[in-house]
Amino acid sequence: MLVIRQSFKGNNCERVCLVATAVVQCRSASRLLWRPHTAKHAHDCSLRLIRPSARKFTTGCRAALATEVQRPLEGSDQRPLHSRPEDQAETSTSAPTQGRLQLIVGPMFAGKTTRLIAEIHALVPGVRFAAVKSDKDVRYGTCSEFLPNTQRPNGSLHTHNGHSQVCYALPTLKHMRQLDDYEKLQAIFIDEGHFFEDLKEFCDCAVDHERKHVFVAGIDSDFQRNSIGQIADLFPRCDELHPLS
Ligand SMILES: Nc1ncnc2c1ncn2[C@@H]1O[C@H](COP(=O)(O)OP(=O)(O)O)[C@@H](O)[C@H]1O
Ligand SMILES: Cc1cn([C@H]2C[C@H](O)[C@@H](COP(=O)(O)O)O2)c(=O)[nH]c1=O
Repeated sequence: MLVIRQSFKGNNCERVCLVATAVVQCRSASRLLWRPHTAKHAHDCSLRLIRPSARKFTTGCRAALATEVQRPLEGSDQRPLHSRPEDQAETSTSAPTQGRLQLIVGPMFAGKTTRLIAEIHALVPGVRFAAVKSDKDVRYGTCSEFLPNTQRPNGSLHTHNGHSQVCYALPTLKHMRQLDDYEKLQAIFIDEGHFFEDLKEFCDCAVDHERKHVFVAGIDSDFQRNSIGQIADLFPRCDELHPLS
């Protein structure tokens, strides 16, 4: 087990902002963090990043580290996050006390949409949520235009092995705010996040100001191994990173 702690100075005070716990069998943990699917030994490792951000710094860092040290780390933990006792407090039907950003990244066919749908199924009953994907992704049929007057979901998340979940298919994430019950939403599940030009701005607002629990799934690089969309901008912002390969 490798525990990495990094501290750096914020504007006013020093914060320990990054705690990464990793089971690694290769030399470069940072390489694995950002490009798990291109790492030579990606299949031999599981890695979980916890970033207790400024939002919950005081207790978050110590609690996260304690939780992580107690958590069995062997293999890759594919349990949906909501089924983990330590995350239950975040998913009660009452309004969450703080926002949370969880990022699921990996190449195509890695299981990102499958994981996103599993997280939705694992929600505590009664939690108000919405799923959204980019309307640019028309591989499994075209989506009809979202009509704010009907408020009906106009698309679906599709996995490559045939599972689906009703969702909104939108050109930008700010369209989410046209939903009548947007303010009441506690959790938002975003698929194909790399296609949204307002991904970073939306997540900052939804998590930090509106205290929502946001999941984002997307590819972190294009076929030429260049960064794509704003997924990479979410790495330093996310509370949990789930790299798939
Ligand atoms: N070439 C393929 N054709 C069809 N299904 C595939 C293929 N490769 C993987 N799968 C299946 O698709 C699942 C992953 O699909 P999905 O969750 O949609 O991945 P992602 O969202 O990362 O592209 C895998 O668990 C596997 O069962
Ligand atoms: C690698 C790569 C992918 N895309 C597009 C193709 C698909 O619409 C999505 C990936 O979807 P998946 O759920 O991960 O299968 O991204 C692209 O536009 N450019 C690329 O280089």
